[in-house]
Amino acid sequence: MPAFLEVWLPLAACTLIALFYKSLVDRGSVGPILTLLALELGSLLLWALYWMVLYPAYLTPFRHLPTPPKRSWLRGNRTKLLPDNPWVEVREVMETLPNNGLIRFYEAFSREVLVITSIDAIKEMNSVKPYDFGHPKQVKYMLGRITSSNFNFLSEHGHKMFRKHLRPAFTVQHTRKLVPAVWDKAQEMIQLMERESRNTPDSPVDLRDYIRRVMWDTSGLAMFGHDFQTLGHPEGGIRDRFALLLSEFSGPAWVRLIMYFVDLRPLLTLLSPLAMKTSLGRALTYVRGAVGSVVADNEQKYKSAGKQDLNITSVSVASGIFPHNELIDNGMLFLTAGPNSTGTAIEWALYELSKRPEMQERLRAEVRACLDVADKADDIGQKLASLPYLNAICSEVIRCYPFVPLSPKVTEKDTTLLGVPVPKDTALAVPVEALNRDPKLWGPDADVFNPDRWMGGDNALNGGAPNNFAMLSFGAGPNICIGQNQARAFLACVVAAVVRRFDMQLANAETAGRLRVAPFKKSEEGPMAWLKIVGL
Ligand code: HEM
Repeated sequence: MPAFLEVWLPLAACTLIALFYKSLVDRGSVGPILTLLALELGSLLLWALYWMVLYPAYLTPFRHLPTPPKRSWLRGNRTKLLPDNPWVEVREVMETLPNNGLIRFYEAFSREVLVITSIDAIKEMNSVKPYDFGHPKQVKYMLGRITSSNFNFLSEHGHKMFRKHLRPAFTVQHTRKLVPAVWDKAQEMIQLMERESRNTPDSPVDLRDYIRRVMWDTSGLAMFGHDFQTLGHPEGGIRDRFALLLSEFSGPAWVRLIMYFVDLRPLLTLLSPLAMKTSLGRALTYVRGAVGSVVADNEQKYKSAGKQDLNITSVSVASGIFPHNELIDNGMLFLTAGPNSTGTAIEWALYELSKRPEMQERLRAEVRACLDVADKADDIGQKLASLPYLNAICSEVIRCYPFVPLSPKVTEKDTTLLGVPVPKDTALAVPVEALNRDPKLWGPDADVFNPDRWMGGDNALNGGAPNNFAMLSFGAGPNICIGQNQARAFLACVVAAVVRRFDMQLANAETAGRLRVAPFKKSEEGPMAWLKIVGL
């Protein structure tokens, strides 16, 4: 929220309370209070005039940058005040407005956002001066609310320590060692799916539900060495409590708009003793308590046996750098960042595959030639990584369905981008989806789901795009998603297990691709499929 409003709002609230008190309780003269109120309203008007009219028109350092021509004071450059999927219009603008890498885009009430459209600007931002750019206040606030954590990793020093000491737990080699446990869990899921499609042959199987459950169980194993057992016991556990925490932030767009202009944090902090008594508060206490206890188990094990397990918490304990509370904070962060995003990628992969029998056939042949259902070998992660078509499909899913299609950033200090001065607190947007599908980078079929672009030679690494910055689904530079290897390995493992066993046919082809109203790229209802078992 703009700093002015952070002072103005509480001041105006106090003045109003004084006015009510004086006129209704004290029944004294309200003249001086009315004068104060008038001064406050006047200052708000002047502030609005400066920031919403004068600054964006004449004073901003971005006044020479290309700006979409159609603009209204209320909606900015958008056609709707509250867009369902905010990245869609930004992509249209980026494709139609000639620019040299930066576009000025107006959000509601003339709020300027700098849209980064060129790879050079992305490189400069992520590689040359990554710590000049950070997460917007709303994102930090959201993380804090979901996890009740005080994230040290959000400061530059804290972030460097976090990355340095957690890196060993997220390397390709380490992640591959976690895959056999994921494979076993995927087999458990497949048995449940088989049972459901046998018991209720007239109804399609809701793939989303199974994917969410398997993601919770595999994430529990990978992060804490603990099986949350949501596959066997779907109701009432940590998954449901966590879904409640996330639901607070999947609310309508107007809530996010208000959150930008009106900072609710002081109010929420005041109300927090009360909030902890609500179902949301109880859910948070439950989840943090559950994470706390599995973290403590890992600490105890390490203390008594002096041996580190494969899971991420155990590796963090062994580093000796994180105190107990920080281990819980990290666990809460991984639970927020991992299962939902990876599960969404699995949903999109199964959605694409269940629309395309020939793609399924080809993938099934590749997987079956390499993996047996009884395969519990330690090298299953290695085997999956060696399957070119499986990995091509996963990369294409990650390219076409970025979980965060428009990544918001903010400048932490005065800086420059492509030579343009960018003041502290400037809002920026990285149009991930638009860059991931830019025909200049990906060729004329950029909008087509085509795993073959990832087949053969260097294509396996870059999909035929000119460089690694062309695909930004995991971000880039030192802030790049720390869990990307894990996400890729788990995605490949679950997809391979499902396609190996079932021939899928999409049951809700008309609606499964409809997007949820959200800043994330997620289907509203998820894929439902008819499943046919294809041999052992
Ligand atoms: C398909 C799945 C995933 C996607 C699309 C995804 C995407 C992202 C993106 C876009 C970022 C922000 C990068 C930036 O600030 O520029 C991020 C950060 C992060 N992700 Fe992921 N992620 C996924 C899976 C995971 C998993 C499985 C974990 C953990 C087990 C994880 C943990 C994190 C963490 C801790 C950060 C913050 C990193 C930092 O600031 O240094 N993510 N992720």
